[in-house]
Amino acid sequence: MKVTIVGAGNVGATCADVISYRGIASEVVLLDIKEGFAEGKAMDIMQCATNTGFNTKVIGVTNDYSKTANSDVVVITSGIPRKPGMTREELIGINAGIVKTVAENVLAHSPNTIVVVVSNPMDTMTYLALKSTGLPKNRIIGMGGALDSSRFRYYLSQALDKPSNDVSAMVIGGHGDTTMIPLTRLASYNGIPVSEFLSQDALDKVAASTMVGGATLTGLLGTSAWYAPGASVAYLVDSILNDQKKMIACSVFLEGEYGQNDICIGVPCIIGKNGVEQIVDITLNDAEKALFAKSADAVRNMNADLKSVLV
Ligand SMILES: NC(=O)C1=CN([C@@H]2O[C@H](COP(=O)(O)OP(=O)(O)OC[C@H]3O[C@@H](n4cnc5c(N)ncnc54)[C@H](O)[C@@H]3O)[C@@H](O)[C@H]2O)C=CC1
Ligand SMILES: O=C([O-])CC(=O)C(=O)O
Repeated sequence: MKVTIVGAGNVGATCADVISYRGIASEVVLLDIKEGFAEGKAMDIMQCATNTGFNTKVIGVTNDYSKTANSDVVVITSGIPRKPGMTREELIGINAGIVKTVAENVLAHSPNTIVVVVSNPMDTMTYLALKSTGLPKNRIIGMGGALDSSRFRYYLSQALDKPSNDVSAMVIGGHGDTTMIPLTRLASYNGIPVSEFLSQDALDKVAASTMVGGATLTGLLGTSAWYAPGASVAYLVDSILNDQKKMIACSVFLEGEYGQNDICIGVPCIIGKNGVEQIVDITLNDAEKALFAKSADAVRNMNADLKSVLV
């Protein structure tokens, strides 16, 4: 199975590293616009093979899309990341043009591929990729919810002082500092509601930390995070390539689900070899419904800024 990752920067290269280390794909092509950069990242990753014991072939190319031909999955991480103090939404001006061009280039060489969009503002970039390419909605998946959910599980595990893998929890809604919806009511510690162990005040703090999880790391690192983002993309790609049918919160095109239309936003999805195989339309309570509607309004406002790119 072949995966192309466009953008060999922090997130793209980490994703290639995790995919190869875990043997998720047989071939990974890293593509970047910066001369020699993807080649260097690929060579560095390949030089791990004997010590970590993987057989995936990783190659790097400078803007040569012919090498990406017939990819089963293409991941788009090209574009600029935010700096401390910025929101993801502020990246739209530069990233929209990059994502649109990249999506067109990859599809010219891999017309049957499934596209995973990572560049921010991710929900709007996913919508842009869908509208500009006309791909069926099951083949365009925005990655954000997998990451936000893993951060939610991390913060819950910290509050519980128990391992993250014993915690089950999901974040839906937009992938933005104010649009994420950590579903605290449904979070559990080994099947037991977390409210059995944590006060409402503690749960509110966990939700608030989750929502600004990316901003917190950006403040600490000077640029946005890459280890958990790269691993989250690899987790999603694994479910596609190996037809695992995992339920993962992804930004997908809604046609009536959650009361929304003509928008890409995070909802639980079954992810398998056909990409988005099912949107899981769970019953939210009134407060969660109101949060989802508000989140969708904010994402839709952002999408309105695409008018000049989508002509
Ligand atoms: N959806 C999510 O959960 C997450 C999204 N992100 C987003 O992912 C994007 C990438 O982040 P990083 O890897 O940290 O940035 P980075 O700056 O380390 O890497 C971006 C790479 O894209 C390349 N690039 C730019 N234009 C290109 C083009 N036209 N074709 C090919 N390559 C091109 C650059 O040369 C650079 O190497 C950012 O927009 C960031 O906000 C980051 C983390 C999580
Ligand atoms: O925070 C950012 O800008 C990058 C991102 O989307 C994340 O790490 O969640």
